[in-house]
Amino acid sequence: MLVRNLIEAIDEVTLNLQFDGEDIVITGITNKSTEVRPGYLFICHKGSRFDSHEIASEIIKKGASFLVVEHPISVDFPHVVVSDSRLAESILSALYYDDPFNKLLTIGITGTNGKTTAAHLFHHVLKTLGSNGSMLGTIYYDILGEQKFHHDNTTPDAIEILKAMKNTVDRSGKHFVMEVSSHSLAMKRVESVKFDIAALTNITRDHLDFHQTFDEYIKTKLHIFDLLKEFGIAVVSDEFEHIVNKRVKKVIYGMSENSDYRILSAEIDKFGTNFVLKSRFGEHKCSINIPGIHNAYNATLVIASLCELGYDIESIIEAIKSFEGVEGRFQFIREGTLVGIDIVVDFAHSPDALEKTLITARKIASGRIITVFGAGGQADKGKRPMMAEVVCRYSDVSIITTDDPRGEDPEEILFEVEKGVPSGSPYLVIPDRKEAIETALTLANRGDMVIVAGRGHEEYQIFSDERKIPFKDAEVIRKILLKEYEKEKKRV
Ligand SMILES: CC(=O)N[C@H]1[C@@H](OP(=O)(O)OP(=O)(O)OC[C@H]2O[C@@H](n3ccc(=O)[nH]c3=O)[C@H](O)[C@@H]2O)O[C@H](CO)[C@@H](O)[C@@H]1O[C@H](C)C(=O)N[C@@H](C)C(=O)N[C@H](CCC(=O)O)C(=O)O
Ligand SMILES: Nc1ncnc2c1ncn2[C@@H]1O[C@H](COP(=O)(O)OP(=O)(O)OP(=O)(O)O)[C@@H](O)[C@H]1O
Repeated sequence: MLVRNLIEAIDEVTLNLQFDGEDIVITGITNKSTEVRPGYLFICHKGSRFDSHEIASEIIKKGASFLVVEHPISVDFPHVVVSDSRLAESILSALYYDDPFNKLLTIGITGTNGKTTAAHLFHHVLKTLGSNGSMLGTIYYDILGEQKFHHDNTTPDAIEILKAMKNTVDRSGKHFVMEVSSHSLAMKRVESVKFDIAALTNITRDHLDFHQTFDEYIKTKLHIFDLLKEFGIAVVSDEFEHIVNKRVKKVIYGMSENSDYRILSAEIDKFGTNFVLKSRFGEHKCSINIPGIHNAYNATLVIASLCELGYDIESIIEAIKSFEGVEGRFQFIREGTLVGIDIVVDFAHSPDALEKTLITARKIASGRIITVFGAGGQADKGKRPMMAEVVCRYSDVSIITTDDPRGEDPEEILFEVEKGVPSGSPYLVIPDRKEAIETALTLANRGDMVIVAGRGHEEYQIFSDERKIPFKDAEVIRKILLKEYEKEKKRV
């Protein structure tokens, strides 16, 4: 592709063009110095940790053909100065990869909680119904089932998104499901993508470190509906329907009367959630193998979306039955049966997610509930006491421990969480996470339920950029249990 054609596309953000119009052929596009190859167009960003304008000479030495920058550079080299290099990146990647979203069924899921669960379920159902495609999300990216890998971002930058879409198109993929984080909407990572379905699960307290105010957070999330294709559909959970005033085709799901896809009744047990769904297709019995009314919502989001796209409701419901759940989302640790305790690992790390998880636990636990939880560092400090309040409201014993301090003083985080404990609530503060889990398992009697919240599938505890410690809740629990189990066997 010629630089000339790419520059034309970013006219709206162009401030100054240093380019004599010669025919420069671009062989690739990147914003990472490690990826630059001869002939590449390089986009400079002033980021949170690094400003790649400062390494412009190094990029040129590596063979880049053209630079997109946000402020003038001191080297004499073809470049364009733009007002917003992240927006420019979005526009350029869509053009470079030939708008691949137009050749795919594209699903974008946003919301504070439930994105990962809904995205995995969506991908599963589409595959079960015979579609081949890709999915990008917090736990892993799955490109046509051929490449599965973890990425640091739930939603990556525009270049990576568009490249993954193009890859999917080139290998005859049909669908592309992606979680759309509020950070990605704010940072224009998805700005050039067009969706067939844009779904909103919910918007509750989180990420205010990044968005500053709740209003700004809502506004950012709702931007997903500006990214719909001409006949695209907004699929919105009933509680949040009133905030979506955009002029889009809107389909509502939930438990309230005004829902197009209405959950009439739901029953929860350890094995999952059974519910009756009423829609213009009649009443249908549905089930999903993860406990929780919130998971009936996640399932209904998928059913509503696919029905609106023309899929047969009964086939969708059947396909959901074979979904095995998502790692770290109300995941029972099987070895708990060895000691007669129900042990659940859950990713809940916001007040609403904790509430949903603990309400579910209350419904299915036969004994007491002991909850181990903590709050992450360098993230929304205001939610810390709120998390403690919710946990204490639903738990018989709450144990506050360390999550990912990410450079913050762990003791300080524990202190801020502890401020939310209502007076009279039984709780402990145990900074070491393994010790906290061990204590919960020791306190638990047969029939009790232990919830280990906050980290779900995560494999490392991040103390700082330099200090990451392997720590996976499920594995730690198993190791503790097996030791206990062996001891118990010796005693008998
Ligand atoms: C604060 C933030 O969002 N940062 C994101 C941002 O990085 P940045 O631009 O600030 O990166 P930087 O390290 O300062 O580097 C600036 C530029 O220099 C380039 N660079 C840098 C170093 C170098 O040696 N060479 C080089 O070329 C970088 O490629 C980049 O273009 O853009 C990067 C590419 O898109 C992201 O990977 C990165 O996400 C970081 C890892 C992150 O943790 N982000 C979080 C806040 C986030 O986005 N989270 C949401 C999910 C939230 C949730 O639901 O929990 C997500 O979607 O992941
Ligand atoms: N629809 C929902 N409404 C409220 N809470 C939910 C919902 N679905 C899941 N949860 C809770 O949120 C936790 C995280 O779920 P999930 O990973 O699906 O959400 P997410 O939006 O991807 O989260 P994150 O943005 O933190 O990665 C679950 O473990 C559960 O506690």
